[in-house]
Amino acid sequence: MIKVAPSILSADYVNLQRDIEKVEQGGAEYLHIDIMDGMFVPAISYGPNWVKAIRPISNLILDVHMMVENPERYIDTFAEAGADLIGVHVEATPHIHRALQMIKNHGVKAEVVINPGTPVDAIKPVLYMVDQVLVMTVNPGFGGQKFIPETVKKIQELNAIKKAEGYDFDIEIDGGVNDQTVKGAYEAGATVAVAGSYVFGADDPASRIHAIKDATK
Ligand SMILES: O=C(CO)[C@@H](O)[C@H](O)COP(=O)(O)O
Ligand SMILES: [Fe+2]
Repeated sequence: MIKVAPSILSADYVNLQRDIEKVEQGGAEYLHIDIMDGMFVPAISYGPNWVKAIRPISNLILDVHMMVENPERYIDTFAEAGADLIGVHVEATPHIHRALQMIKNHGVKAEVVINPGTPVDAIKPVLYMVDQVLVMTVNPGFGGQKFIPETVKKIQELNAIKKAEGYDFDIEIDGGVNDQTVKGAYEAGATVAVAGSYVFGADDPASRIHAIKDATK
C-alpha cells in the first residue's frame, strides 16, 4: 500500500492546524510542504517559518519540496526549522551532489527531484546517496494540474535501477495524483504519493487518503 503525503498547498491556510489534524487522523504518513520562490517556478508560496510553526503541532514526516533556484542557500534554514526530509531539484542547481550532502550533514533525509522533462539519467550519479527520489508527474509550480501519464515510464526505469543496484530509496510522485492516476504509478514502483487538491478538495480529506491507499492494495 502506498504512503500518502497530503500537500498543504491546497489546505485552508486560515484553518491550517485543523486541516493538518484531519490528514494525520486520516492515516497520512507525510505532510508535503511546497516551497516556491517565484524564480524556479512562477509562484511564491511560503518559507521556513511555516515549517517551524508546523513542527510542534504534528508528528507527520515533514516533507519539504524546495522549488527554489540554488537551494543550497536555504537548506540549513529548512533543516533547522524542523524538516524531516528535504527535496532539491536537479534542474535548480549545478551542485546537486553538494546540496544533497548539505541535507545529509544535518541528519535530515535527502531527496532529489526531477521534472517531467528531465531524464532519469540526470540523477544516476547521486542515486547512491538519496533516501527518496521525487518524480514530478506535473510541471512544478501549481496545484490542481493534470497527471502526465508519460512520467510513469520514468518511475519504471528508476525502479529497475533501484532493484539492480540494491538501493532502498523511496520513489515519490507529485502532481495530479488521485485514486485513479495513482494505480499505474504504484505498479511502476512509486512508494509515496503526494496529493493536494484531491485530498483537501473534499469535505472529508480522510476519505480521499483511504481511496488512494485502497487503490494500491
Ligand atoms: O509540487 C507541487 C506543485 O508544484 C505539488 O506538491 C502540488 O501541491 C500538488 O498538487 P495537486 O496536483 O495534488 O493538486
Ligand atoms: Fe510538491
